[in-house]
Amino acid sequence: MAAASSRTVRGFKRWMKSNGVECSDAILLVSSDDGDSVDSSRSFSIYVKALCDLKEGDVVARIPKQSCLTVRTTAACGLIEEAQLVGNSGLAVAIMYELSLGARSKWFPYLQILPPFEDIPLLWPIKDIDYLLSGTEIHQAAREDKTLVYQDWKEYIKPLIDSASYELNSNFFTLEKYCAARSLISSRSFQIDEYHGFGMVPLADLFNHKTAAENVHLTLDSDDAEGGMESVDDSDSFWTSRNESAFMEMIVVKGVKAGTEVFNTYGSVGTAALLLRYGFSEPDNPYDIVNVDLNLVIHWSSSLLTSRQSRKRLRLWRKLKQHSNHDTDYFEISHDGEPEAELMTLLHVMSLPEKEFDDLDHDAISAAEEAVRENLVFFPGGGNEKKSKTSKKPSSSLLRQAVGKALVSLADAREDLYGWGSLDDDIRSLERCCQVSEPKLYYSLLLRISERRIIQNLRSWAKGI
Ligand SMILES: C[S@@+](CC[C@H](N)C(=O)[O-])C[C@H]1O[C@@H](n2cnc3c(N)ncnc32)[C@H](O)[C@@H]1O
Repeated sequence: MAAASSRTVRGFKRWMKSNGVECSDAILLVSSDDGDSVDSSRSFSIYVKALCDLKEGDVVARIPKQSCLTVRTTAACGLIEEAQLVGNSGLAVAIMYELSLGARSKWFPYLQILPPFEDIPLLWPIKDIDYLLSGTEIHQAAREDKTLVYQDWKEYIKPLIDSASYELNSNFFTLEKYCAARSLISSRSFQIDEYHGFGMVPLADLFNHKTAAENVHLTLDSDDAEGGMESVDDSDSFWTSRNESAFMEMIVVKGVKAGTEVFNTYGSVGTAALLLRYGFSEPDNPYDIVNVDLNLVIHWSSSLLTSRQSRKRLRLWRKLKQHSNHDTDYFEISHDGEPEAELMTLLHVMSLPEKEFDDLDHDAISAAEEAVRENLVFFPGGGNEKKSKTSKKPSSSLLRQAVGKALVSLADAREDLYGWGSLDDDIRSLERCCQVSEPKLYYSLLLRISERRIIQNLRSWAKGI
């Protein structure tokens, strides 16, 4: 049914014209149709292609803010204000309300090119979250999102449908529809300005993402911003400050060859955040990291120390922490496996023989910490062992070995959280997995593989100490 998607895109283009959305002739909206459906569950996806070479500075779209679906522009604006809905729940009501209006909505042709939902983890059954995301950086966040969104619906949306005064069609405001609206907000909304907040920006939301290699950015139209909006004769001009533009623009920031896809960026985000917010992920993402929870370190320390000793050392480390800007109870492992300096300090404190720990005073530890930060003591790559005043004990090879072993144990413990299969199993499963028919498994495997490779890098890093 390729015709269904073409008709929908044609309808959207007509809508853009009549709503002042300018789309350059140099780009084409391409719909990739899977050909099965003519109903409202959109069976195609859209991407943007360059029809001719695009060069830096070219403007490919100009979008009036009034054409964006926001809590200010929706027909449900009064209701949202009266119910004092803000943020996600306000915008979700705007979307659900416009959907409930059907063809009477100002955004009807726009809403028709949107998918009914984006399959982000928020929409996955808990058993899929627990299985596919187990051990990953977003396992807990996905579980929490589900709980929070349900609470939001009960607290803010259910009272609206229960109240006779709003006369809402309750079928469009169910928990399922609310989650669907939230998934669209998560995957497609943009921050517009202070007045509109964030909202749905037609056309801008048809560009796919490419990590650190985007071609376009969405910006405010700076000329208009300087010119001000005061001459616009509509009620909204009251709300639009002199310095706020009435338009947004898609501007080319990196040239595109004719015939290739034009990408936006959804930010400098790693695989975990891409999957959580947008429902997809990409291989080899340089922004990926893994965190090691403090609880894992405490658990590991119980194999070396009594719980009293462990608490004492933790107390000292916490005191040291007050002087650093590390204020979380987890430690980042970078893409190449390098652990955060704070973790090295903690492992150092935990690994010291009891007598040496007792001998140590604050200054000595602080200096040792500084040495760790400056790659003087523990970091691999010989020749960097300047004899600092505190490095004598910490740099002893026994202590190095102990810290290295601790890192490997932590890597093993972190790895265990993934539950099923080895890294090699995951790689083989990914090779067999179909991105189109099994997207949840496919993108979860990409995430697991990326994180487990970082843990592998941590092991190599530890061995180099
Ligand atoms: C803002 S929309 C982009 C337009 C979208 N392709 C459409 O059909 O409407 C964001 C969604 O597009 C998809 N997407 C964007 N970039 C992608 C990529 N690099 N790989 C796979 N899917 C992507 C994801 O489903 C994401 O939630």
